[in-house]
Amino acid sequence: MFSQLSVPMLLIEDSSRVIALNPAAARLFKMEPEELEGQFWSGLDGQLNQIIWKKRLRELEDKGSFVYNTDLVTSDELLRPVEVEMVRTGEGLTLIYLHNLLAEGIDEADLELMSNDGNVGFWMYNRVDDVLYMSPYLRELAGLDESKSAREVAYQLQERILPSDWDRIRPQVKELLDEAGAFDQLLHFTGSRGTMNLRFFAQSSGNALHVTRLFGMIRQENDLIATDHVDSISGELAAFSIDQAKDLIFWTRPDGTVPYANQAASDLLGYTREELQKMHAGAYTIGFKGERVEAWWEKMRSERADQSIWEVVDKEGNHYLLDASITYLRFGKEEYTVGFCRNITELEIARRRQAILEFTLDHSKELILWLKEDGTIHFVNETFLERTGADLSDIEGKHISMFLDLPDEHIRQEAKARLESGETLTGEMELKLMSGKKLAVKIRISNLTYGGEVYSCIYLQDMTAKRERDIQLKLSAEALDSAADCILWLNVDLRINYINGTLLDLIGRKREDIIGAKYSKVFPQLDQKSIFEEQTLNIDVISNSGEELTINLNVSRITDNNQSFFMLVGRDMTGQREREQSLETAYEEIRRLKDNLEDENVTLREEVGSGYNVNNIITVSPKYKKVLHQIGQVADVDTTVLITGETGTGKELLARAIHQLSERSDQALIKVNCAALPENLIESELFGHEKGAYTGAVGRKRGRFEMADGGTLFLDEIGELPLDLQSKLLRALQEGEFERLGGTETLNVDVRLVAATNRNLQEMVRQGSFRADLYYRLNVFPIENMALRERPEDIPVLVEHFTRKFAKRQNKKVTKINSSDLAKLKKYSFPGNIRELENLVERAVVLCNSETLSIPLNVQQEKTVKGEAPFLQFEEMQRQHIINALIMTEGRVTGPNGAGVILGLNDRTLVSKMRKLDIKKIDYLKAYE
Ligand SMILES: Nc1ncnc2c1ncn2[C@@H]1O[C@H](COP(=O)(O)OP(=O)(O)OP(=O)(O)O)[C@@H](O)[C@H]1O
Repeated sequence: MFSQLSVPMLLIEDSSRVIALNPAAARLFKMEPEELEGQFWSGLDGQLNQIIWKKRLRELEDKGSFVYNTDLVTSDELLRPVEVEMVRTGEGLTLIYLHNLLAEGIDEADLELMSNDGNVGFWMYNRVDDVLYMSPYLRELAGLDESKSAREVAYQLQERILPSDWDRIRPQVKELLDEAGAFDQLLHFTGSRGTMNLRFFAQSSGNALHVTRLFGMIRQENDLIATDHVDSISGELAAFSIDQAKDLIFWTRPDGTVPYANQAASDLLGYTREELQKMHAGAYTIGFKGERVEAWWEKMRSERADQSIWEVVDKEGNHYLLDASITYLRFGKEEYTVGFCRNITELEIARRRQAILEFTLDHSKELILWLKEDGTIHFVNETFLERTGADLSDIEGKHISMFLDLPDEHIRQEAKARLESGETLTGEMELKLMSGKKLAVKIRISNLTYGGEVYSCIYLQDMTAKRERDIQLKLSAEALDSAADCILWLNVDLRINYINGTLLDLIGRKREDIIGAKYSKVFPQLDQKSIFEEQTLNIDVISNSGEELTINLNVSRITDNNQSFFMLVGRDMTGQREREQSLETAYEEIRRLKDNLEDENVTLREEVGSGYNVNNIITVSPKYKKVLHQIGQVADVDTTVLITGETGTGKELLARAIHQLSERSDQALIKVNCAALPENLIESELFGHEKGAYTGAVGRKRGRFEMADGGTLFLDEIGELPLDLQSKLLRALQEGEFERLGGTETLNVDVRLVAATNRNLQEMVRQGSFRADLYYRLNVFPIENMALRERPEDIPVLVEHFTRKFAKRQNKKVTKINSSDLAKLKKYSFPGNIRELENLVERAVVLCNSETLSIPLNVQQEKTVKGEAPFLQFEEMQRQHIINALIMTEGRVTGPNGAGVILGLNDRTLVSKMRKLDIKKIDYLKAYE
């Protein structure tokens, strides 16, 4: 029984002498059973001696059994790694079971699995037993018989390997047998599948004394090489090329260490092979760290092979890209991956550079094409395809004449010669598009010789935009030349860069004579300092006709493209200066008066001089001065003026001032409130009507246009004019003629028009409720009137002005104004502007019983001052304000006790506003019910 068991077993005495053993045990020691019997275990166990045995024995007696690993000394003096299990049997005897670890190191099933892995074969040589394992793939490849001994196999292999390869690997194999290590080599191998390149890996491991086993793998390197080819390659050459193989080879373990890396790996990474063996792969492989290593191993275990690109960094910090084909291997419990890596850094860089280049070409705004010497198209960029509408297939092999008309032969020859001498040719041409249309292009051609061939590279630049720009520039230049304003443009060195026709006419010079000249040569009266410092300056010139003119110029410094210019724009202002002068004096006077206002209860002064009361426009605000300045400028030029601004800002007042300052002041100013007139009456109001023109037209009536003949027509609230009347008005304005309603006679009038509105006409034009042509006709000289909240410094003077006006009207004596009330007024936003302030003062004067006037704000106004009420949109504020007034009048709209009176609006205006703002009875009735 004992002798038939396949498990090697020995029975020993306490002295460790072998008293019995089975044949399996004898085979393990490579001895005859008789030879072993009588020997001492302490001599057979390579790690034991008599003293240690004594200790073991005591331990064994205590525990009854134990297991340990050791090496057995075999008959040929080799050490065999084994697992020893000792069991105490009683009567001073010990039974020993032995497990041959070498035999268990390989798992045939795993080998099978690995061999399925395409072109990888595995082998293992158990040196102690002289047994060679080969995976089926390898056996099949080599056409070798499994039953052969290692030596026989080696002989057979020798015959199949190129002699020079054999000579090279033999010493390396020997070395591996002497000392544990590894190598890999490329071999030329002729086997069942013809001749092929094989990569041959070997690694050895052993115990303290010697190498016990060798193992490794072979991997097919590339496609089969036809035998006759190989024959023609000399062995030496093959050996050389294998030595020069550039692949990097790494073996890695699951813990990330690299037990083996080849010379190419060491060369690239700059670490010695010994250094590499001590390093973790993550030390030079980007991203190969921590969880990623584990995940990667998981993947390798399940997929067994991988082809991927890795980035590594060498000792110096240089980065490389490796294209790795990696295989998973398992030897018993040991796992490895083997990676064959090709350095593709340069390839990759070239690929990326190429991609960038292609991207740049394709995204270039220019159309690019390359021609071969015979004029056929070699390459075009994306832009070319897009712009011409061509498809690559349309173009392939086509001649350039498909897109460009070639010049005459002799010009072509000349161009060819110039290109050959390295010149770049430029010009303008027309590119024929696929649609049949033509595109104006600027062309640039140069030659390039590449790979022995000459190519012409053509860049085409679309000129359409440039041509359009040129036309625009020409038009703007013409517009500038005929502008009413004088325009002068100086470079930073104060030389004349541009001067427009208007100014040239005034000074009677020719443009070509003065462009580029120093300004002082042409305008000696302009001094340099004022150009640099002043925003506006006047120059006096003597006109062609000998007249003395004053030109008022606005100076602005313009920087464009890092170049600075001075732009001087202005008009002949002769005659206007005096008017401005008088305004200036008035303004100064007002300022002086303002300074005199007292802190405490403000004392009212005696009626002030005329300066305070320029056309009843009261202001001390420097900002408002600009508006007045504009009035002064435009008053007697007779142009149409459009005054915009919120309600109650004094637009009508400005209109009247324009009329009074104009040469028409002794004629009538006729006002039409477009909002107040019912729609069906406006036309007859404006243009008049003949008797019987419509029901109710009992007699002939002159229209306001007619009435304003020779004077000024003021169209207030022009934004409310119905659309059909807008066109009639436009005609009257443009042609100066119209017919009365129901009349046939065409009337001509000389009318200066001033219009006003609190609506945003531009927005109305956009929405289609105001005619664009009328808007442009009216907007010749726009004046934007300021809201009172933008000039609170005017509040005290206005309060004073209105107090005086109403006190006089109501026959009251008011000498002072409560200053804290005044302070509050200054903080209030006055959505109704001056009209609201005027009403407030009027009310205050009515209620005033002493010489000091209190001007309290109402609750809503107070809330706004304290910031408690939200700042209302203008229309909403108007709505609220009207509702408040209606609440105060208990719902009465018209008549002497109606809201119109409190609001300072005539009844019709109020009713139309209420309609517009959708104010219904319900909005104000509730409050007083
Ligand atoms: N600067 C000012 N000095 C004195 N009074 C002024 C001033 N501005 C406006 N007012 C007075 O304020 C009131 C409103 O002015 P005006 O009617 O001119 O305003 P508006 O802008 O035309 O108003 P709306 O848009 O409602 O027609 C008038 O009584 C006017 O005399």
